[in-house]
Amino acid sequence: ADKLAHVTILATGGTIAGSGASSTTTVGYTAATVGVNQLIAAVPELAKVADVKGEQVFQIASENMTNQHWLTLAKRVNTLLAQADVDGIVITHGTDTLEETAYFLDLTVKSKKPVVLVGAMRPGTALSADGPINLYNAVLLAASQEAIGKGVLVALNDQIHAAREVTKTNTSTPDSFKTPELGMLGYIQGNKPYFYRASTRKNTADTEFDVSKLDSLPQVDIVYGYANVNPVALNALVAAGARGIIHAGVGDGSLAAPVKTALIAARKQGVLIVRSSRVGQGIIARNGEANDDELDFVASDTLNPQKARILLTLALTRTTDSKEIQRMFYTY
Ligand SMILES: NC(=O)CC[C@H](N)C(=O)O
Repeated sequence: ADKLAHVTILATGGTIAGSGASSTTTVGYTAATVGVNQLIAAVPELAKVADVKGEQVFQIASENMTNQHWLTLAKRVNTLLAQADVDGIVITHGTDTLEETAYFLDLTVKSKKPVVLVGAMRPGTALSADGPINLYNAVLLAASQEAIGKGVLVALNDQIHAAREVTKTNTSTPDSFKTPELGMLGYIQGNKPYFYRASTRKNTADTEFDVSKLDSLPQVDIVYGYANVNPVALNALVAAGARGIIHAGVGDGSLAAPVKTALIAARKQGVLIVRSSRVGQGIIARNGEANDDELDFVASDTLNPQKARILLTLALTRTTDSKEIQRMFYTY
């Protein structure tokens, strides 16, 4: 038989490591209670597809994920993937910010080896818990030749998604993770990954971002658009020292007049402004709903606000030139 691939599972918490009061508890359980060795022990089938090692990196619910956690995680992933005896990595993660961590790693991991993020929508104690099969599929994917060079992947519910494009679409059902507009990459079925497409955007070893020497990241925040909006939150974030603002605008990233005035003032103070949308699908066109050339704003292309926040954060570690940053939004 072929030698098994070496896969390290980095556990960070979430529902996949959660437990509830009874087998029918699917909401109101406690996330991040079960350790990595117990997660691995619960799926003896893992030993058939990879030589698995576990590491407990954090034990948190993913709503508590921070830039600091991301720096720690990215550095650990890069250290492990530089080792000849690590072929791939699986990261178990809460689902609430899983797409954000995936995209952060997609931009900062310096390796073509597979990195797969996985979570669960039901705690391990629930009837039809989805964690064990999701973990099995993720390890199988991370151990596969097919996953090499595909960028950071997200695997839940027998499906494979690209980090840049996947999003959580449902608060509680196991089919929550989707890539609605650009399409998922493939399936895992019958102990095999099947890929049908790949993201065309640069990732991992092909990006210009390097966090290896960074101990902190620039502050970037999001302001939400809605009818009757006022600029109070935006102004408070700028006053608190935000170096970048993502505007999660209504529709095609349009700007309500009082917010537009405040964004222009923030830009004049040096704050980078990215126009994104709360809609969740479609392109935010440069010079569409606002004249970005004139205002010196950046358009988010198809990135949702939480992913635009990650790209702007990393962009600000390289440059404050808005044209350079716009180029990055069309590259990654
Ligand atoms: N399904 C989940 O993983 C959600 C649990 C928790 N809120 C988290 O994101 O970690």
